[in-house]
Amino acid sequence: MSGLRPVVLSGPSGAGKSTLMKRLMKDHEDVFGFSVSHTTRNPRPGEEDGKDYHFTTREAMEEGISKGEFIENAEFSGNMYGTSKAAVEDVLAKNLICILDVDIQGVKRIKETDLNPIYISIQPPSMEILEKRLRDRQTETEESLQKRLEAARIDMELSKEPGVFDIVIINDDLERAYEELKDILNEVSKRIK
Ligand SMILES: Nc1nc2c(ncn2[C@@H]2O[C@H](COP(=O)(O)OP(=O)(O)O)[C@@H](O)[C@H]2O)c(=O)[nH]1
Ligand SMILES: Nc1ncnc2c1ncn2[C@@H]1O[C@H](COP(=O)(O)OP(=O)(O)O)[C@@H](O)[C@H]1O
Repeated sequence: MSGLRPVVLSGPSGAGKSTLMKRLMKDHEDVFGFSVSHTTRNPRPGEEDGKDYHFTTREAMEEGISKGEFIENAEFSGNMYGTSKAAVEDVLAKNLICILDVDIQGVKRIKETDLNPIYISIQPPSMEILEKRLRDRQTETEESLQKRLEAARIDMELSKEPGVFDIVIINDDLERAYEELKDILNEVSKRIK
């Protein structure tokens, strides 16, 4: 096992986790590796199976869970999501810092494991801006958008509980939020230039 501490990125859908994480991975591909989760939701245009997610069925995922192949799993907006043990082990085997993108349920489940990551919450400046970003992203139906906004309200409340996150980053200006994320990770790893 690698001694590098993993990083959990969480926060409401539409807060900017993927945008920040993809940029970080592009700029520092020799430092970070993404834990590719499983999900039963449909791929979006441009998403690659095995890279963005392992797209799967509920039956296959339930079977994997029952075999103990998952560190954690959760139901979000009508779909299953989960982190397999293999997803994390693949990254650690390459001696990279493992980045996990999970919802607040995943955060709570991971806290029960011995993964010992640093927990970072990415938050939008406001609900109004979050809704605008989700609408502009054009990935959701009105129904899935409303489910995400409802989950976001719950996420924003739970994230305020003391001790849940080590750091909270407000993603207002993307450049500033990215610099803040890099500064924090720099303290964890001296490998980011
Ligand atoms: N618990 C858990 N949540 C996950 C996992 N992978 C993704 N998520 C979360 O599922 C939610 C929905 O993700 P997604 O469908 O990609 O939508 P998006 O966040 O709007 O881009 C987000 O809050 C993710 O952080 C996982 O493996 N476990
Ligand atoms: N700081 C920002 N300012 C404006 N738009 C942003 C910002 N950060 C992200 N976005 C946009 O908001 C949308 C949601 O971001 P995304 O990274 O998909 O969020 P998440 O992965 O948390 O669901 C995307 O269309 C993205 O381009």
